Amino acid sequence: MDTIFALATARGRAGVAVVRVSGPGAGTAARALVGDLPPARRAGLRAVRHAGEVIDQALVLWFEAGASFTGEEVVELHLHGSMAVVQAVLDMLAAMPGLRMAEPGEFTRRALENGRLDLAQVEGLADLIDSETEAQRRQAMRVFSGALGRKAEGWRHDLVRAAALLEAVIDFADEDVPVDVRPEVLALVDGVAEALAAEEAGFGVAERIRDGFEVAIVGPPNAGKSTLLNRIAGREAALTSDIPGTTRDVIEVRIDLEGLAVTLLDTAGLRDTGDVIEALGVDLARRRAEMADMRIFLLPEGEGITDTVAARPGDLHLRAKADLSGGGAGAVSGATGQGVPEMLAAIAAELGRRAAGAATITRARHRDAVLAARVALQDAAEMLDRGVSEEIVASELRVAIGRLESLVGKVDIEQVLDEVFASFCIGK
Ligand SMILES: Nc1nc2c(ncn2[C@@H]2O[C@H](COP(=O)(O)OP(=O)(O)OP(=O)(O)O)[C@@H](O)[C@H]2O)c(=O)[nH]1
Ligand SMILES: [K+]
Ligand SMILES: [Mg+2]
Repeated sequence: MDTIFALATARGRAGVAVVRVSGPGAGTAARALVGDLPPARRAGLRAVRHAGEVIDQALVLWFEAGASFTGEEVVELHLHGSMAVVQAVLDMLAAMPGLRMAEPGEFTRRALENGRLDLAQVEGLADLIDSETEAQRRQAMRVFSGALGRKAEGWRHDLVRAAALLEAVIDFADEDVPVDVRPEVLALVDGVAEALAAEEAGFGVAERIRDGFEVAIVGPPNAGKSTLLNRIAGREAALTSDIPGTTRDVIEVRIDLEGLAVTLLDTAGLRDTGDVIEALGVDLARRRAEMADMRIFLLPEGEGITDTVAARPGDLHLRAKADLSGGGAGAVSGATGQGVPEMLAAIAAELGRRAAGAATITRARHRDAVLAARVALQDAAEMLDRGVSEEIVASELRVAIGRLESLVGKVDIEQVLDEVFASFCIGK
C-alpha cells in the first residue's frame, strides 16, 4: 500500500495550511522532516528541516493505524499557509521512496475501504464540504453522521428476520411445523415497505435542499419582474427597460433564503407576440415556470394576462408596483423595495414547510436502491398472499436486502465508487 500525501486545505495564502500524509510510511516520512513525533493525538510544535535548513515551524499531529480518519497511520503537518512553504514540504515528501501525491478523494476512499465510513457517510461528507446554506449543512451532517446507515441497518434487520422465519419452515419441511410464520413475515415486510415508501415520498424535497429550490417570477411584460429580481439580488442581474418584451432568456440568481438554497428565475413577460425571438422566450418562460418548485405571479393593478401559466398550491400572487398603487398586503415594488421582505418571508415559509418533510435519502442513487427494494418487497408480499413457496419468497427478500445494503456500500461497491469520488478534490 502506497503512502499518500496532499495539501488538505485550500490552495493559496492563508494563516495555516495542512498537509496530510496517510499510509504505512507516514510516521517515517514525518520523522524525516521534523525529527521526533509528539505522542499520538497530541499536537507538538516542531521545526521542519530540509538539508539542515529550517523551512517552517509546524504543529504536528500523529495518529496511529486504526485510530485515524483513513484507518492508516496518519500525520498532519499544520504549516504556515505560504505557497513556498507548502511547495517545499510537498517536494520533500514526493522525493521520499514509497510516497506519492494522493488522487482526488483518496483519503476518504481509504477511510471507506478500511471501514471507518460507510458509502452513505462518504456521500454525506462530500455534501458537507460542498454545503453553502444552513439546511444543506444540516442535511449533509445527518447523512455523514450515519443516519441513513442506521435506518438501512434497521430495515435489513427486519428483513433478515423475515427471511430466517421462512427458511426455518424450509429446513423443517419434513417435520410438522405447527406455527404459521406467514403473518409475522408479512407484518415485517409491510413495515419496511411502508418506511421505504415514506423515504421515496420525501426524496424530492431532500434533493431540493441539496441542489436548491427553483422559484420563478412570472407575469405580463413590464410588470417589473426583472426590477424585482435585481432588488433581491442586490445587483443588475437582468436588463430592465420600459419596453415590454425586454427579457427573453431565463435569468437565474442564487440566494440563501433563511438557510435554504433558492434559485430565483426571472422570465420573459407572458403574452402573444409576433416577434419570433420574444415568442421563443415566452415558450421558455412557460416551461421553466411550470417545472419550478414555486411561482410568484406578479400582476400590475387592473391588468390581466393573456397567456398564463397554471398556478399550484403554495404559489404567490402579488400586485406589482406597490409604490404606484398605494401598497398594502400582497403588493410589492422592485423599484422601492416595499413588500420585498414580506414576499421573501412568504417564500421562505412555504419552502420551509416543504423542507420539513425531507427524507433521509438525498441522492438518485439512494432513491433507486430504495425503490428497487420496495418493489421486491411488494412482490414478496403478493407471493405470500398467493401461497408461493417459502424458498421463492425468501429469495425475493434477499433481493431487497441486497438493494438496501448497497445504500451503505456493502455490495455493488465498485460500480458506485468512481461516481461518488468523481466529485471529491485532492486532499479529501
Ligand atoms: N413605479 C415603479 N416602476 C417600476 C417598478 N418595477 C419596475 N418598474 C418600471 O417598469 C418598467 C418595466 O420594468 P422591468 O423590470 O423591465 O419589467 P419586466 O416585467 O421585467 O418586463 P419584461 O422583461 O419586458 O417582461 C421599467 O420602466 C421599470 O423602471 C416598480 O416597482 N415601481
Ligand atoms: K420591460
Ligand atoms: Mg424583464
